[in-house]
Amino acid sequence: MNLPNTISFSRLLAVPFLLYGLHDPTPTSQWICLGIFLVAAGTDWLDGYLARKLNQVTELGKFLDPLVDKLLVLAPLLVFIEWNDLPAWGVFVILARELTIAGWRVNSSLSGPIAGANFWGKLKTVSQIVAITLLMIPIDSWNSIGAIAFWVSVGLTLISGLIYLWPQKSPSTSSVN
Ligand SMILES: O=P(O)(O)OC[C@H](O)CO
Repeated sequence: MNLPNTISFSRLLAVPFLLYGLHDPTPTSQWICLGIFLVAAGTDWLDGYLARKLNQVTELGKFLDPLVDKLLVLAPLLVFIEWNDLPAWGVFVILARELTIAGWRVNSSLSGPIAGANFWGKLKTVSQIVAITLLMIPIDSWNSIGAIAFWVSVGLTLISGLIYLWPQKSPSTSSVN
């Protein structure tokens, strides 16, 4: 457990605060939870930056970082179902993709190095964070934009999952002659 992985893992601390603070929310508790969420989401950038800067990219980190992101994102999304702000099936699509890719990552690690997050996975996570931020702001007009942002993130979540799963040609089969 190096520093970047400890930061990734500590992101999980935000989850119980979010689940507690957003249950029966007041505008104040929503603003506080939004602050907690954004600090936690910010560590997603920080751990990756430190891992590269300190040359501490590890197999554990490549698995832990996306896994913790998934839990951090799914906690508020489930609360938004509780608030009747999102339909369960939309969140289910995200949950199904995230479970699938986590399982795929474990499975692919059996035959080689763990596949870290790619550009599309990172873009997907950013889109989820933007949507959650807009939905958590206790102002109706922002929530309406957040609902649109949520569906954009559902689309990106599906597309990024398919990109991971799309069969890659190995160099030996893709080269001609
Ligand atoms: O789509 P994944 O599973 O690669 O996750 C991407 C990470 O959350 C980016 O930090």
